[in-house]
Amino acid sequence: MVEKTVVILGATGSIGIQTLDVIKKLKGYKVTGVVFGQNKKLGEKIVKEYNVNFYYSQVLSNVSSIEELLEKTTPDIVVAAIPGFNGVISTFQAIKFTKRLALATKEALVCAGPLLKKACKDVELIPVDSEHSAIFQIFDENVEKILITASGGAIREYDNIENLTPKEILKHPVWNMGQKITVDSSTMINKAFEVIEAYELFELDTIDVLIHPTGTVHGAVFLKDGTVKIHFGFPDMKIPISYALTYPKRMYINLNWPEFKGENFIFTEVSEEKYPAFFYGKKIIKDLAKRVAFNAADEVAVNMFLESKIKFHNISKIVIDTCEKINGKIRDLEDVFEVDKLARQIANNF
Ligand SMILES: NC(=O)C1=CN([C@@H]2O[C@H](COP(=O)(O)OP(=O)(O)OC[C@H]3O[C@@H](n4cnc5c(N)ncnc54)[C@H](OP(=O)(O)O)[C@@H]3O)[C@@H](O)[C@H]2O)C=CC1
Ligand SMILES: CC(=O)[C@@H](O)[C@H](O)COP(=O)(O)O
Ligand SMILES: [Mn+2]
Repeated sequence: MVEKTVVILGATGSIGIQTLDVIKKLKGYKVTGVVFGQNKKLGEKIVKEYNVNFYYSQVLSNVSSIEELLEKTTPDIVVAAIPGFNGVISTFQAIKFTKRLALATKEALVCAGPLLKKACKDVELIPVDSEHSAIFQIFDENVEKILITASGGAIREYDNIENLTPKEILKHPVWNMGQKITVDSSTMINKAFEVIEAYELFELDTIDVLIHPTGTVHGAVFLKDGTVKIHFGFPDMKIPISYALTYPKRMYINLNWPEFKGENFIFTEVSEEKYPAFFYGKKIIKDLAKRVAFNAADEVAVNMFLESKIKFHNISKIVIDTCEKINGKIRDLEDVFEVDKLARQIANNF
């Protein structure tokens, strides 16, 4: 059997490590390149354990850039899992050298959805994000609207959120993920990103969101004949990761399913008072410049919060106020860079 070659961008992170675990269990996949940031110890371990040919990071490399790594490996699949705007850049680099983009970095669709889709003309774009993988798996041409679920993040049990600390916010009730996305779950900015991501991937704007505490229903599609197809399963990223690698086959074995009991089917409305930035993000879904600003300001604000420079509720305030100051039209990636830079300056001034 000819092995499929895989490059992982963000190999030492939550998605990266789970991708490596999945590949270990699957037959016929070989990691030929990894990109990571600063975690030298883990990076070295991965390179050795998976006998990786090429690696690039801020601390350990045998090539001089991500582009060179991609050029040398020209992999069958790139798993894009670097967070933030750096992840947007590396995703665009990846699609020049691969046939399939397994996309975890939702920021690429948020900041540059139309540009990315155009650039992916000859590249398969398979979502890794759990809700989008779910919808991708059950989607068909009769879909009228879709539903994606949200956990409500660490703040869902709190009434007074103003003084919650980074330590409290980083305790996600369902998923074990990187710091940035975990904070975004609590503001539900992650879910606003996901509504935009779904809008780009499935090309419809009828997207509902409900809070669902157990994370066992990932999404649903409502068909024109009155049918609702629901995607149900444990919250385990290895399932969507494996699907993005093996699509259209299902080769990952995991005989483990949640029970059909009441608590696995509880859904509630999202509170606008508690999650203002989520509602704002939904409103700007068709405004690409504001979407770039939304992402940039959030990155700035989340870092400030994690460094204890601002209070939790100010993340949403900074994001909304920054977006309100940004207007314009995005024509190409240069425009995306420009708006990103400007939004960061504005957000940093708060
Ligand atoms: N975690 C999850 O379950 C999910 C994540 N996603 C998305 O996937 C992406 C990754 O998330 P997650 O895995 O949680 O993030 P993590 O923070 O856990 O991991 C980030 C990875 O990216 C690397 N990295 C960070 N900055 C750079 C950089 N400038 N250059 C090269 N490598 C870099 C890190 O390296 P190092 O640690 O060595 O510094 C690490 O390997 C995000 O876009 C997130 O929104 C989507 C759905 C679910
Ligand atoms: C695992 C995954 O897909 C995350 O994006 C998840 O959706 C985060 O949970 P929230 O629903 O809390 O944003
Ligand atoms: Mn998700």
